[in-house]
Amino acid sequence: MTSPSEPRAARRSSAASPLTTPPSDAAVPVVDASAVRDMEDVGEVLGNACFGCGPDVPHGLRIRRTGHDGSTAYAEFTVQPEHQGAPGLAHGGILASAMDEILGTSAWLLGGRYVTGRLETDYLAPVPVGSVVHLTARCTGVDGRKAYIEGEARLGGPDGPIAVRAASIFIKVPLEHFTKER
Ligand SMILES: CCCCCCCCCCCC(=O)SCCNC(=O)CCNC(=O)[C@H](O)C(C)(C)COP(=O)(O)OP(=O)(O)OC[C@H]1O[C@@H](n2cnc3c(N)ncnc32)[C@H](O)[C@@H]1OP(=O)(O)O
Repeated sequence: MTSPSEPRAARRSSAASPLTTPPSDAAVPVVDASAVRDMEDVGEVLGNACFGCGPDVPHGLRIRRTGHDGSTAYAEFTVQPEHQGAPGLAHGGILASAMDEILGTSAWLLGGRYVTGRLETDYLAPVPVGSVVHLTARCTGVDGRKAYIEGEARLGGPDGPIAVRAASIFIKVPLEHFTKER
């Protein structure tokens, strides 16, 4: 139940704009059973340097993937002092990075390799340094190479209040997207 005193974004049922809403004829997402193994294999190719999930990246988010169910991916991280924007609060760009990571994880569960094409965020509540942020994302439709993914970040637990909501389009790319010389 929402109230008029809540932020306008909180009264919307989804973060998706017309640009991140799948077309009515979008395919229902099908999860590839080998996707998790593929993520591990590709992770070995790409290395451990990811700002979002690399466990040893200095000042990285060190997001820990905690599970998946269909195209829904779960993860969490702890906001560090290095992630601060306004005093004592997480920087909005850091939170967008965290959403990018969980949305991308959901996309990769579809069995391809995906990159962010479009990312929209609604910030609903400040996130204090020291918070454990619980991330969830799921695919709402697939249209050719485009996967529409939505997610949220919650505080205090997997069912806690939503601090950030995001909607996105991820684009399927070949492995060479990551490995070719530039
Ligand atoms: C280790 C395990 C880890 C597993 C977990 C991984 C988590 C990773 C999380 C981090 C993810 C990232 O940050 S990735 C890094 C940030 N993103 C990037 O660097 C992407 C940079 N952009 C690009 O490289 C390119 O623009 C691409 C690949 C996105 C698209 O180029 P392309 O391949 O030439 O394809 P193109 O024909 O342009 O587009 C294909 C279709 O997508 C649509 N499309 C393209 N861009 C957009 C867009 N911004 N918004 C909407 N739609 C778009 C087009 O309209 C078209 O639709 P239609 O005509 O077919 O209908």
